[in-house]
Amino acid sequence: MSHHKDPRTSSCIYPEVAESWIRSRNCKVNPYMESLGFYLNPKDFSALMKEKKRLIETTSAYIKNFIPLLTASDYLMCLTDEHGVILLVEGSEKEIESFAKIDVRPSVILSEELVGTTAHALCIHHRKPVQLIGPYNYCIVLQDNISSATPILDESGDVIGTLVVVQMLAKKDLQDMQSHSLGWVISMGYAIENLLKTKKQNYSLRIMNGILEATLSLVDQGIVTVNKEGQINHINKEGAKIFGIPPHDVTGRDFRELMKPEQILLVAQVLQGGKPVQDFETTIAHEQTERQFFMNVKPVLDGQEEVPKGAVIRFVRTEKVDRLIAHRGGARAMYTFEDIIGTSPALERAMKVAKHVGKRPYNILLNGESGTGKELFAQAIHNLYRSEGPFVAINCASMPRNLIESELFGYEAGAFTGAERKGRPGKIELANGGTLFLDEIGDMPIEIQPVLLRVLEDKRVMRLGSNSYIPVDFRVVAATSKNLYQMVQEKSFREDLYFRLSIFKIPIAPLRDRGDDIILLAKHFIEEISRKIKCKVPEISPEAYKKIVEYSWPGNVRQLENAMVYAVNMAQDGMIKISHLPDELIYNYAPNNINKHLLSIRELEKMAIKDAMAYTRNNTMEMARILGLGRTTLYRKLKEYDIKFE
Ligand SMILES: Nc1ncnc2c1ncn2[C@@H]1O[C@H](COP(=O)(O)OP(=O)(O)OP(=O)(O)O)[C@@H](O)[C@H]1O
Repeated sequence: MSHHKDPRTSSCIYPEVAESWIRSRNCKVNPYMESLGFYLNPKDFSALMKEKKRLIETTSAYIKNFIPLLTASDYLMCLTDEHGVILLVEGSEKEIESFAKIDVRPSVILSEELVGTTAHALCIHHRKPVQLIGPYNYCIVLQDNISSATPILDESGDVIGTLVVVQMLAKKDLQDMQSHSLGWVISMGYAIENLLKTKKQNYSLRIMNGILEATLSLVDQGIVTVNKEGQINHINKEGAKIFGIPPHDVTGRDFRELMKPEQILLVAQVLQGGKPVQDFETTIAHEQTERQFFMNVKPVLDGQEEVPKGAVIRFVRTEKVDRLIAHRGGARAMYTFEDIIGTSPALERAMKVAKHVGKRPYNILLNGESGTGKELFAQAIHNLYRSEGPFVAINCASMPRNLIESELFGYEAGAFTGAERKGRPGKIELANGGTLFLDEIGDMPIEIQPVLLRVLEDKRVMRLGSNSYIPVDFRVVAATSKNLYQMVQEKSFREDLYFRLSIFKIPIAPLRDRGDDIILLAKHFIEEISRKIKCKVPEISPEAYKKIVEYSWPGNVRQLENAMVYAVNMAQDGMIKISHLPDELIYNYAPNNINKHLLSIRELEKMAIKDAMAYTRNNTMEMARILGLGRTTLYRKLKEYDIKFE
């Protein structure tokens, strides 16, 4: 080399070594240097140690097992990074000391650019194990050594360090063993690579488990995972709560210890490769009450075999689903007492009682003519007490008699032909946690009244076709325009139900008895309508004002609202005059059909057919059964009333 000959032409030098010598010479490495002392500065070295922490700790822990062997055979073992910086040195004290003399110690940079050809430099360059006998090293100080180096690769195949075993060549008697040292260092390198991989996988798994556990603990549904033998792997917080057990106590226990036979059967079927279970309605006992759940069971598949490795079981409170359905289905109360307009003594008295009783869970009966604001009151009462719960309204007058029962109580799967396959919760179940508004309670069929009474007394409901009870917690606000007490006398309303509902009876006065409320409401509606149709709010002329106040308003607030819609739309030049009012106000007569429940038999029949059609989803056989008609008659009536299927 000192005579600038090309070492590649020599037959006794390996080409890889020859090329490395040329690179070393090009880097102006001094082969005669006495120590290798190119140190990384302490700050950079400490940053490097931090960065390589996992590699250093794993290697150090692993080579600890071989320290006796290293000491006995005078080997020195080094770990370098991918640039040749020494990170770790292990071996007998004597060896460590003698190598330290030529600066082989942590933080020294033994790169090809600085110290020329070495075993680990070649190993980094070629990404493969290398054994180098003394004179092949570029620097003279290393020429007594024999070293074997292996690269340590990460998962992407990049070199992250090298493991080197070095020995003084001087000890001739141990030279034979050197052939083994390469194999030894290679297997150690592999072992360290695998340890790093496993550690990384374990770390990722721990993180994944942590994320999963945290996620499951936030889910407000009970989730239980079981293995294929039926042992519980995991149960989330809600699951443990549902079954009333501490979560850590159940891991490893058989799920059959927790669940009921019907639930066990479903899970067992899924574990044997059966179909997943979707929304199976079931109950779980909790503190002496049976609570309703939808149960779902899904198999855990490994993507290769069809046979499940386990199952995930999910329990969702039906109540939550019902509440969601009720909410999405518009079962919300929009109005509060703030929305009730009026300052008349009659209205103020009603509001005072309603506000007072409304805050408590008592049932309330609202009594007043149609359109006086009974539903408005019911919503305001609901919002006082349980605004977050559902507000479920049912009008007993407009619902076909034979549907009221299933609407109220719900029905079980297969309760009658045409019933939905999975059964359906009734309005009472849907009102759980909120308010059930029974409008026109006087029209509740007498035969259903005792069942309703039982529900109110026992706070539990049994669906049609079922034989188990579902606990329900709701408040009834009933409304009627009829004299219920008189109906009790006439035996068309049950006395016991009447007394149950009428402890707090609130009369809602008709508009004609509410004095100044009439004009307050008229102005309120005029403003609202003008805003809606985007016009200037019109004034009321003194003559029109007089007509509005003096009219007896048989249709109450609803009629007043309609009259104002008419007037605002007719008004010109920002003024409502007499001529802009509806005829019945001008000529002071009660309009026809003021009571929306006074319908002709034909209209009633038409309504019943339409309701049955919607209810049975166009199933004519079922419609005919509900309506008590022959199918031919039903078809004739459909034609006669020109009712089309939806
Ligand atoms: N005091 C009031 N303030 C504001 N709006 C009112 C008032 N009273 C009634 N209304 C309005 O009048 C209309 C009829 O009221 P609501 O439906 O509550 O009466 P109701 O007595 O339940 O009628 P029905 O018995 O016919 O069902 C609604 O649009 C309601 O918002």
